[in-house]
Amino acid sequence: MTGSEDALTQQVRHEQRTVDVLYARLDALRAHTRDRLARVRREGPSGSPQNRSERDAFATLHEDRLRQLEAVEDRLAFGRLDLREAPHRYIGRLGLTDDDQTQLLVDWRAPAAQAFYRATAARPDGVVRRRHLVTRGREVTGLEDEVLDLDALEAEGGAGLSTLSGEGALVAALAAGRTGRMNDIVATIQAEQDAIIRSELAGALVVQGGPGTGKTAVALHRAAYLLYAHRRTLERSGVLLVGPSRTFLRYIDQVLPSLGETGVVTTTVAELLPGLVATGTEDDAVAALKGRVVMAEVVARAVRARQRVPQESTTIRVEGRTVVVRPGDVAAAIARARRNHRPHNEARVTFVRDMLARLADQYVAQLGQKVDPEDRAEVVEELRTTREVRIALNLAWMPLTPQGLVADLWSRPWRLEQAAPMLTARDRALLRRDADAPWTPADVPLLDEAAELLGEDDQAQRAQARADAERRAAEVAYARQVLAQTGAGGMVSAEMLADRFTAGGPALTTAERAAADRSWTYGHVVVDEAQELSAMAWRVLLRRVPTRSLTIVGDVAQTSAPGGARRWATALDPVLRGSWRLAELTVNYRTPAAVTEAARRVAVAQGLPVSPQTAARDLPDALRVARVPAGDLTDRAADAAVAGLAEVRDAAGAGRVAVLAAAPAVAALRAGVAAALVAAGRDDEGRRTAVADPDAAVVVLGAREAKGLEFDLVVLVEPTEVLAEGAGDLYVAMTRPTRALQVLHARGLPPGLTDG
Ligand SMILES: Nc1ncnc2c1ncn2[C@@H]1O[C@H](COP(=O)(O)OP(=O)(O)OP(=O)(O)O)[C@@H](O)[C@H]1O
Repeated sequence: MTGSEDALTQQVRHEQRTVDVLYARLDALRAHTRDRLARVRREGPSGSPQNRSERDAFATLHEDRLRQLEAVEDRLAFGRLDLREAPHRYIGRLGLTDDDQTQLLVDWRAPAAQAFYRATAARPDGVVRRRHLVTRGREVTGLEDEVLDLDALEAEGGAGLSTLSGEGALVAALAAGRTGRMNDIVATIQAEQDAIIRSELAGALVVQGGPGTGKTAVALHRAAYLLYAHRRTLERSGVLLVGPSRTFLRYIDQVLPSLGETGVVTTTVAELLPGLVATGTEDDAVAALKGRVVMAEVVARAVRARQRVPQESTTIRVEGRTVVVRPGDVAAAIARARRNHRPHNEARVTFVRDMLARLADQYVAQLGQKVDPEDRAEVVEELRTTREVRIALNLAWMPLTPQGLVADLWSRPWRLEQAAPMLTARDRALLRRDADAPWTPADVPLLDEAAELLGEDDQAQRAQARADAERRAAEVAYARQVLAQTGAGGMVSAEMLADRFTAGGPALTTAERAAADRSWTYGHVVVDEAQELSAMAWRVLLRRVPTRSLTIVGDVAQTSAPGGARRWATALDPVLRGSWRLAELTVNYRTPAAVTEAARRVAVAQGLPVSPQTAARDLPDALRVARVPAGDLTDRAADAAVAGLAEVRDAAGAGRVAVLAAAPAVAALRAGVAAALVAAGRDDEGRRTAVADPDAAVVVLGAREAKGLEFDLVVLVEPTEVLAEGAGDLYVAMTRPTRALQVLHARGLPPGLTDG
């Protein structure tokens, strides 16, 4: 063993002792929390309902804490900062102190950890050395040091110089095989990423960056950071994260829990309306049309069209008397009901009350005598329940559901013509569809717009809301008492505890309640792949965040959605009135240099607004392009997938391959690849590929479906066909691999790519 190895071993042993202490502390905290939870649960189901809900509320608090403590097991501590003028600190996934409140571990999000991500040799910021701890389970297996202030270190006697590493933990993280689930990057966040993650909460921050620059990673870490740094503001309002698809949300769903955060609602625009599933599909042209901002006006006009003055009077017999629904009365009642700008269904209550009063006047006048208020109320009730009156009033002001309104627009051409004279006849014909056709993702923003303009449909719900508000005030008062008695104040506010007491289940977290409530407004909204959002989708999202506190990440060169954006200003200026700030990410951590460069050439040739970027690494043989006979394309792709899997699969089962192609080619390719896997003795893998299991080692996808995902090796089949679906789609497909891109084509190649 050489002298330098000795020094390294010593240092590793030293760090192991520290890491042992940290895990011991973590174990002790877990045991303590489990104990408290068990004690709360042991109290059993007896006691008053209030006692029970109090117990449930505390149980939930302990469960949350335990979940958080369990989540940080892997790489609990990953860094150490040696400082010029302060004792060194360990940086980890959460903060730990010992019984004397001495800090053992600093949460990565705390201000004291910032230098770990930001300090450079040029601006060391008081940091002498930054050390990455490499761990496997609870064992320290290596160290990576960066010396930022050589003078200071030498003055200390040069301890640890032998462990200097230029490569760092980053390269190891980037080289690791992919598993189908995204990992957190908390140990290796780079300075330009850190600046975005810790950017202030207020306002709209747009993060533009090419593929693989860590936009998704940064968005997720920012959500975790904001929840930590602004817990009081965000815990009760919640954070919403919007992604492009369920597959994508599945890909990222472990990152926030691994950072100890479970309180973020994740969704797609298509799922934003609670209880509605938008499973329908439609042509790009139709989706693009539905995404145009003019549709907001169409919906508004459709609503107003249901507030209609009849051309003629209607005469109705009620209990031997005659009342007349007159156009003049209806016009006056409509004008009055509109005056306070309430949503349609709520304003309808005013309209109906007004009309019934007018009809009651007519009725009473025919009685020839004065009536007392009680009798008059009976007359009003009689009128209200008379079928003909109901019909006449409904014709003038119809109670509506969002679904009813929008379905009518699509399925009844005359209704659309009435609401959308500003659209061409051709556009209106495009929108035509059967009343019972399934909802599509592009319908959702229109339904939300309609819901907003219509409001709730019945009075009972408002009465319920009033009762809820009163009950809640009582609960908050009670929760305050509980907190005062139990001294748990530092952990939780009275409002939070009251939320936990509230009926509907003590286990209902802010995130769960927010997800179930269309009108919930969040404290912060994070949008990933934001370039895909249509103008109508932006309106929906901004309604969810009246404070305009947003993180918007995406790449306008990767846009494939028909209503998506090619310029941020075009998408955002109309909705944010120019009030947004831009940050850019410039280093590609995913694709090797040769692939990055080829993708850039192809994108530039198509005129896409490509962001400048540098690849963090290069790998040999990363780009492989081969022409094959048309009849052999499927077989060759299948062979390439099987060989690719053998190339990238590691002993731990990591390493994944994707075959990407134009959508119509996917089914045949999937069958071919699955059969080839079985023929190669990989039966299980073949079966999983065949059923399109998203966790399969080999997946076959349309280019668009691969948005936001990554794989070790990508087999791209017939790129000109993908290009025909959209230049952004081809750019996405080419930039998915972490190790190698294999292009197979029978037709020509898109400009920017050459054989060889
Ligand atoms: N600082 C980092 N340390 C380690 N890995 C990183 C870092 N930054 C990014 N990565 C890794 O690079 C890959 C690409 O990151 P990510 O998916 O967030 O990029 P993106 O910009 O969202 O890409 P795309 O636009 O193609 O969807 C991921 O595997 C991510 O974990």
